[in-house]
Amino acid sequence: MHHNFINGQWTPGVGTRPNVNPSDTRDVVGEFAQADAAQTAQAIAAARAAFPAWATGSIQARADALEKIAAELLARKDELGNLLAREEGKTLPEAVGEVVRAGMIFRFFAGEVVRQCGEHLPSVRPGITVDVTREPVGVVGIITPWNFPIAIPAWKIAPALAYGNCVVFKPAELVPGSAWALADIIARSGIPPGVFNLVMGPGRAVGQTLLESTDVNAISFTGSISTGQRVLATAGLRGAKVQLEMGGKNPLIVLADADLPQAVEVAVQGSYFSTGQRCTASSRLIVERSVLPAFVDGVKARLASLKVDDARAPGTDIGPVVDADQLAQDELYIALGQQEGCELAFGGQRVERSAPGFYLTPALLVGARADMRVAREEIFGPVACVIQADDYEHALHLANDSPFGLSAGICTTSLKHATHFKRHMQAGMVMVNVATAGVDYHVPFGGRKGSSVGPREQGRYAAEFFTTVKTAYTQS
Ligand SMILES: NC(=O)C1=CN([C@@H]2O[C@H](COP(=O)(O)OP(=O)(O)OC[C@H]3O[C@@H](n4cnc5c(N)ncnc54)[C@H](O)[C@@H]3O)[C@@H](O)[C@H]2O)C=CC1
Ligand SMILES: O=Cc1ccc(S(=O)(=O)O)cc1
Repeated sequence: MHHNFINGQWTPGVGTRPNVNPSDTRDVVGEFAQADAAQTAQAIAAARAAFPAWATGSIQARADALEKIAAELLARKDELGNLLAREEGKTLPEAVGEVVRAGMIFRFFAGEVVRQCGEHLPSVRPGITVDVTREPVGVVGIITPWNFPIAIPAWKIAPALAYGNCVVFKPAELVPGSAWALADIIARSGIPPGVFNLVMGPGRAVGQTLLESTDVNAISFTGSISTGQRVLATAGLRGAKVQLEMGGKNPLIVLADADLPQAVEVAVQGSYFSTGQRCTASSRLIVERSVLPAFVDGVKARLASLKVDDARAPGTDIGPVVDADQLAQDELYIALGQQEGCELAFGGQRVERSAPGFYLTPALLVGARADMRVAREEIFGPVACVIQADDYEHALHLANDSPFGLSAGICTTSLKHATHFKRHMQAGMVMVNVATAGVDYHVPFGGRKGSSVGPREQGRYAAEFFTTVKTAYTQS
């Protein structure tokens, strides 16, 4: 049994929930505690009580704790990667890579603890000086999705702790294993009781309590648009600081002058790897008319070479979809695309493997138009649609015609078009001849329009969310 971690104690929940392997639904990864609102309130109270000492305590102790967490994550990357692949369904190399990413994030923020700085300025008034410093926000509620079970928690928890905040962490119900393993490592890192708390359980009980509690000063959330809007309406309305990362409908433009084999690889990597379950996945392939047939043939040939199988089997390129609900959503959109007039040029079929799992072949919808639902709504599976463009200007217009603005890419050999695209694409992250998914851990991450609310995550920019600025005037 895997308990919650509250005020330094492993604490049984009010119920339990099994964690099921999507590659083999007969395999139960473990039983995990489920908290209710009252237990969540205990965790919030513990974080509140721990905050004053942690916020003002030794920064060397903080840096040491984060470095210890980083070192253990990196040392156990294969074991933890195996757990992650087993519970979420991304392939073993992808899962090990995600654990390494989590370790590097903790290492980065261990360094940031001792690199914090402020400003000392002259005042416009004689005899007065001004200091601008950053202080922690307080108690931070961290609510995470299932698609990056350890990296997303790491990139919220590490900066929260580094800048002196206390944390109540509520992971997604589908992937408690990686969250619990991370909590276990944090619990043994030397941080005081109450500074970090793990509360597993349903969004409507645990998550909602975090949103409503006036003892929670900030909420960092990644997940669906509907839940993100609820976070904003509830926590935002009561004045909590809110940071939301909510998906995308990321375009990849392929121009006639692109290196076509490279463009095919960039599209397939961005659209289908990690089973397409990435908020940065390329789900709109916007292709200039003259190269569209060759590009589609190239993508189909590459997809035909991919092995869809158990996430942990050697040679698997694409693991299963995360669960039955997500599989149903993917299939619904594939059928909808066909009803809207697209041709299903490849895949989109359930497949049987040696074990019962949620296996779907990567789907390519050709002949999409910008106004179709498959071209506007996030599907969150191994499904991409191809939209024809007349030229670069038309392609850019189509790419920007979206309620989202997270990541966007272009494949071109034209410096002129690449430069124009980087400036005029309305997205938080823009890529030239690089997949829309697959980002560094030390630079800002986030989007525009409906994709994101609040300051960027990651790198030094994380300080914007996890600290608050103070201006001090001193008469000498
Ligand atoms: N942008 C992204 O990275 C992600 C987007 N999604 C999208 O969301 C869809 C649904 O996936 P879900 O896992 O159901 O997403 P979700 O938004 O319901 O879940 C994300 C997190 O929010 C929590 N939550 C749910 N209801 C809550 C509430 N009332 N108050 C506070 N927290 C709450 C969940 O327990 C989970 O920890 C997917 O099909 C996909 O389209 C899902 C995962 C990640
Ligand atoms: O939110 C976490 C996250 C999102 C995207 C990626 S990547 O684009 O696949 O690198 C990694 C982590």
